[in-house]
Amino acid sequence: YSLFTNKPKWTSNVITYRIISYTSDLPRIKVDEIVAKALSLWSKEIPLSFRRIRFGTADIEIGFARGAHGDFNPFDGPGNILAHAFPPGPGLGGDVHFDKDEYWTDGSSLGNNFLYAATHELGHSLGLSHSNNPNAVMYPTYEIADFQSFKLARDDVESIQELYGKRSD
Ligand SMILES: CC(C)C[C@H](CS(C)(=N)=N)C(=O)N[C@H]1Cc2cn(c3ccccc23)CCCCCCNC1=O
Ligand SMILES: [Ca+2]
Ligand SMILES: [Zn+2]
Ligand SMILES: [Zn+2]
Repeated sequence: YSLFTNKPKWTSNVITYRIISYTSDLPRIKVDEIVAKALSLWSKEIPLSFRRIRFGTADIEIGFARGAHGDFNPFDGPGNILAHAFPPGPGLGGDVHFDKDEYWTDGSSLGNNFLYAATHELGHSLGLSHSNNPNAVMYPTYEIADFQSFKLARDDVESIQELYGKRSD
């Protein structure tokens, strides 16, 4: 695995997140659930917890956008780049953007598995960069073997714990 050069990480142990916009591919409640699930996959390994806020500025702001959307990484239409996220920091730091031009699914059908992508992106939001282990969620390309029971690879757990330490309880 690999971390960002200056190893940016969140310093507080409660991180707020807010879902700003949604996709028409999935019900809102499903997007909320999947984001919470992706966060829990990471937080169960480290002494960090997440709190959802519905208004105001959150540390991690999550949304869907297509094409140019206000940061220097315009999306590219269907396929290719599926999403991007910023390493921990103020403002855009930690934010996650999903390409609205993708077809997002909850694992019940083909298309891009939203839980997998959310877990990958939130890994970036926490300070992880890419792994060269094809089984790792932090592998650069979207290659999910099994929709139903995908989980963090040991490589992912090692990298996040290297950054934040192990969860003690
Ligand atoms: C891991 C994701 C959830 C997030 C990453 C983006 S990021 C910033 N968060 N690391 C992603 O979108 N990776 C591309 C990488 C990629 C694969 N190809 C590409 C063709 C063109 C451009 C990019 C790609 C080959 C064709 C397949 C295109 C569909 C799948 N796309 C990918 O796997
Ligand atoms: Ca795209
Ligand atoms: Zn963006
Ligand atoms: Zn990535």
